[in-house]
Amino acid sequence: MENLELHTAWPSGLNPGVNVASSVVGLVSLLFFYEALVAKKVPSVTQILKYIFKPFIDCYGRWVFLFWGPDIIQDAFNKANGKPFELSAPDNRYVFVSDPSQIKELDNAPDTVLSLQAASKQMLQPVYTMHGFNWFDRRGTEGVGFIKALRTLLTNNLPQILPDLSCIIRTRFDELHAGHKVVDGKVYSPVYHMIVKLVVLSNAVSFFGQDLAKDEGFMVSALAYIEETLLCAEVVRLLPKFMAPILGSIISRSIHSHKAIFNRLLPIAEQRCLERDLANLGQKVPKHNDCIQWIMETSPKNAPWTPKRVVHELMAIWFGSVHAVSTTVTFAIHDLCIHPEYVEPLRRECQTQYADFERTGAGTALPLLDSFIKESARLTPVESLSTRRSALQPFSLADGSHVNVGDWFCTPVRAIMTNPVDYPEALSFSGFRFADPKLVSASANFSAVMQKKPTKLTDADMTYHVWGTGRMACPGRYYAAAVMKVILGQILLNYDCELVDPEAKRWWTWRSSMLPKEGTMVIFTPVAGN
Ligand code: HEM
Repeated sequence: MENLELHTAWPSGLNPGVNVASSVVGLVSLLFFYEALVAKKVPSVTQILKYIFKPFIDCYGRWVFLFWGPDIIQDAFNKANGKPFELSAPDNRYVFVSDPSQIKELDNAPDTVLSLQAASKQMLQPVYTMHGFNWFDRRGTEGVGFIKALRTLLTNNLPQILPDLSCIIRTRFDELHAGHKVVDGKVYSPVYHMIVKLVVLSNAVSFFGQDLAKDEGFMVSALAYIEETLLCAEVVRLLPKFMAPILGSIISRSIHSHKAIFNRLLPIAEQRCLERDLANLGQKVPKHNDCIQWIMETSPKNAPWTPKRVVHELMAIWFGSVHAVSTTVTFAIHDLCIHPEYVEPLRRECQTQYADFERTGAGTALPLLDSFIKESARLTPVESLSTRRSALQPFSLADGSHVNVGDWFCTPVRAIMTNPVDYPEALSFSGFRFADPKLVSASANFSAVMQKKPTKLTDADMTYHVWGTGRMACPGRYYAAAVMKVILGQILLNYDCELVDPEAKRWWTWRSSMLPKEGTMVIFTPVAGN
């Protein structure tokens, strides 16, 4: 009887008992109209359609996030008015926060509740992409010695590395350039590919020493490993959960670079661990100054890492160190081409201060170049989502924003860094906006939009999230900034650059990442007199 009464609201001729489809529609409608009757409001056709199609629209929304993530995040940020907002991808629910006090709440949450490690594990699928590396979800379970190894020991070693590195990068750049195709008398360089190769070389020299960097087989695998990891992790993430172990293992067996890297590094790590044990027995052993040694030495004293565990850690660090650095440098080169007025002051700075930078590796060195890279990364950050924290337990912020197990809290990094509240003329490129204004007026004969106070590229604060935030901000950022200055410094000192097609789109997006297009060509012309 109740049903009949409700049916009087249906358009004539529609009978839910006719077939299965109409029964489903009828049932949904019943629920909807029940709500409508309770609310004493007749629903509009749009509301009805929205209600019926909601599951399909939600599903569509999750999948389009893969293709237009950065724009979707920006749009949601604009509508949220500083409040937390929620978005979903096929495999994830994200709750974005941008208010500094809420970001601090994330930072203060115990490692047993919100975890960067678990988020990274979901992103990289190391069990399949890193030779079976199944790291713990909880940060610190096996120590956090890697932070000292990267933030302190690698950074302190920069003055030892930089002079050699500059020379190696300059020589390799010339070699790669000489091998690129010539069109109408100009050399067209596929800039992203070229930079990835240079970053792989820089990191191999800095982390493992020149002997390993000269091993061609290792270098080929070290390069392929980045792309293979990105691709395989993505495939596994998008598979239905029950299929991931089976197909993941098949994929893992069919890619080779992770096995090659593991097999090449393992005997070295075994030898180092043996030396460690001999040293503990009071024997004299050789000294080594590289990442293999630092990662081993900073592992917990009461449970020293095995050679296998050391290699796994190095593989994870290797991925993080190559991908973000090469993308950031490539975008900075694009910006040098698009804004040629910066070349002259930057080149002058390198001509007068590069030697000092090499000698000290100080973060304050080359301040204009520092600001230029920072501005480039502000407008084209590798990632539009930062401070990823996956919930190991349900967790709520003080305002009630809630994540269930497996959901992520994160920050909308690109939207924050283009917020006019913190950045005057937020969408304009102003290469020296972070530098000391006195230095800028003395160096550049064009007016620059400036920030309220100068900051360094390596500063991680509440308005600049490229390195993440709080206690987990990237420990490799001092090294990363130095390598970026080496590559860009060598280009500025030796080459002029221009984009072959300045109008062409320079990047594509996948999930929340912005990736340089492989086909973007840059013409590097040797500077006269070099
Ligand atoms: C432009 C280059 C780089 C960018 C943009 C970048 C960015 C980041 C971000 C956003 C995080 C997460 C921080 C958080 O969630 O709060 C992170 C963490 C990390 N980064 Fe980097 N990174 C870069 C280069 C490097 C390099 C060169 C290394 C190694 C030498 C490195 C090693 C790490 C490690 C080990 C962590 C994990 C920290 C932890 O668990 O506490 N990164 N990085």
